[in-house]
Amino acid sequence: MHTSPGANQPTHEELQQLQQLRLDIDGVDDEILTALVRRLSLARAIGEIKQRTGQPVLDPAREASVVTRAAARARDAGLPEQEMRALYWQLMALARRAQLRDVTSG
Ligand SMILES: O=C(O)C(=O)C[C@]1(C(=O)O)C=C[C@@H](O)C=C1
Repeated sequence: MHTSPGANQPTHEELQQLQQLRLDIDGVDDEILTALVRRLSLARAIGEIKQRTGQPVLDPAREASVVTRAAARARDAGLPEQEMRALYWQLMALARRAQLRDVTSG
């Protein structure tokens, strides 16, 4: 960690607080992971229907709508819109790769 000159050493209470906050972050990260697993599982179910019905994995209109919705909700929650857009493009790229893996593996 970076200590700036003149910064006070953390007190015992502050160190304990820091430790608790990090445990809380671990808990949130677990929730995010669970949600990601669920999102991927839903995307793979969509992928199966697409494969059966001969539709392409990539649906640019749907992706634009997912990103627009996420960005609006992020803005309402006071989160940085651009970063949230980038995050959602990544999430959908992940979903597409999972769908493609399913297609190519049988
Ligand atoms: O909604 C779909 O058609 C999906 O396949 C899911 C999803 C997504 O991850 O949200 C993934 C790929 C598509 O390009 C669009 C959206």
